[in-house]
Amino acid sequence: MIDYVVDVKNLRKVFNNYVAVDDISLKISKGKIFGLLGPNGAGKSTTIRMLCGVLTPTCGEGKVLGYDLYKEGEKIKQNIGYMSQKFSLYEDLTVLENLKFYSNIYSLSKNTIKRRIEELIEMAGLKGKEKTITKNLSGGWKQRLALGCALLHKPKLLILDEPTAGVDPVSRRIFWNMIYELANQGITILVTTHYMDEAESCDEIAFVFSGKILTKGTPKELIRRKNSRNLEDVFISYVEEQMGIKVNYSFVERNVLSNKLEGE
Ligand SMILES: Nc1ncnc2c1ncn2[C@@H]1O[C@H](COP(=O)(O)OP(=O)(O)OP(=O)(O)O)[C@@H](O)[C@H]1O
Repeated sequence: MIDYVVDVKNLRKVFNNYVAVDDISLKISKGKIFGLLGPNGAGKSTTIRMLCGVLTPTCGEGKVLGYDLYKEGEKIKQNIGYMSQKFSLYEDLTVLENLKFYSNIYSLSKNTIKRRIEELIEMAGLKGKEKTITKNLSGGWKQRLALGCALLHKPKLLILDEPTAGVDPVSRRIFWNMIYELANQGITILVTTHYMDEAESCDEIAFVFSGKILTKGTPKELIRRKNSRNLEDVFISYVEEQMGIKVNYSFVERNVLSNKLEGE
């Protein structure tokens, strides 16, 4: 039995001379929804790529699902579910064909494939849409299909990189209800987001800025600690305090903070 599903310490990633991720440590327990929150370029995707076993850290150490980041990247890849903001679906295939295609990647038995596809079509509310060509689905349906594809092999850890970017508010709500249900079943979820309301829905969050984790905690704890009205104010307060810069307007959901700061 592993203590933490994600347990990494002092992860750093340097591209040429550019430090994209600087000294990130994370511990995530089973069945928790953990959010990485930060503006564009903060280092969220780079962190996630290291945790998925696809990018070797420059230094640091750690395990995901008990597998070593350096030596067992393949094992990590096989055992996690991953969904990116770009939904890697085949647009010209039908809903069912996409699910079949991804099942084959995980080398599941014929019977398991049949059962899992039925379960996931049900879960994603895609019943009746099996023969629809994927490009004809709306963003919300594509998102739910992509989630279904990421869950075919019953991963214990689901990693979602900005899964709701560009999806309408109703679909976002439906999607988050599915996330809660998966967490209730014991699946651990790591999600990156720009949206404060989504961050508030997480059990724990880490604020990421300029490659660093500024702070971590439950949304309630963080708001209490800074005696703030909301998470956005807490985030801004940490950026100002730790980075020594003045932030005097809202950035979230418009992704302007990083651009503005670069221009200052
Ligand atoms: N392969 C790479 N080579 C060089 N620089 C990179 C590479 N990948 C990422 N970076 C840089 O590292 C920084 C962090 O990028 P990353 O994609 O992790 O940020 P992010 O928080 O996920 O932002 P976004 O929300 O835009 O995806 C950025 O400045 C980016 O340009």
